[in-house]
Amino acid sequence: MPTRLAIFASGTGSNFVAIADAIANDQLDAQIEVLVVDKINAPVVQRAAERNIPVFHLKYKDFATKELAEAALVTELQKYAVELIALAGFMRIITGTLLATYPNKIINIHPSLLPAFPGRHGIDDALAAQVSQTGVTIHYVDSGIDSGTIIAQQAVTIEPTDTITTLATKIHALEHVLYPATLAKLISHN
Ligand SMILES: Nc1nc2c(c(=O)[nH]1)N[C@@H](CN(C=O)c1ccc(C(=O)N[C@@H](CCC(=O)O)C(=O)O)cc1)CN2
Ligand SMILES: NCC(=O)N[C@@H]1O[C@H](COP(=O)([O-])[O-])[C@@H](O)[C@H]1O
Repeated sequence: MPTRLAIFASGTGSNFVAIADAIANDQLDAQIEVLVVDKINAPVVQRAAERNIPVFHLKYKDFATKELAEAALVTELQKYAVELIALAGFMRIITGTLLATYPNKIINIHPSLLPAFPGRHGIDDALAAQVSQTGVTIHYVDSGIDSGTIIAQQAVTIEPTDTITTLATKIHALEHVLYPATLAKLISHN
């Protein structure tokens, strides 16, 4: 049976599309049961609509705390019997409520070679630091920020001529290969 996947996103959705395409091409034995977003106007919502994938808008401002918001989210995820959660540009900190419900079942993709350049601006920070290489990390999500056990990493070279645009293009191209491939390995091992 395909693994029942939830994708969490806040933005463009190119990693969501890469995962959906890998599933459609029989490269990933999973099914995206639901897309969770914190912004209903995020472009990723349209990517899901084009694929008839249900969208759940987690309205954090409707809840007194993140934990209460996540408790409502757990109820929704359980309706879909979600088995694995993949964060794909989800710009909210996950709290203990979700971590306790899905232990070692929440993974994240980050656009740097962690532990270097954690946080929300990994690509910009690597370019500004004038390092010779950066890359992509896929890791388990824990209570820290970008501190969870690393599952996969791959480097890209930063050329002297690179701009934020050219570097981001290289990073995203790598993400779109590494995330589906890493998910496929995780799923095949479980
Ligand atoms: N518990 C964890 N949650 C998340 C992780 C993680 O490793 N552990 N990875 C992040 C992704 N991320 C960057 O790496 C990140 C995302 C968001 C924030 C942040 O400060 N978010 C604010 C709200 C921002 C907003 O309102 O738009 C917040 O949640 O208070 C930091 C790092 C995903 N979550
Ligand atoms: N801190 C986490 C972080 O920066 N994640 C990054 O957000 C982007 C989402 O792009 P997408 O919406 O096109 O998939 C990706 O580059 C991902 O690595």
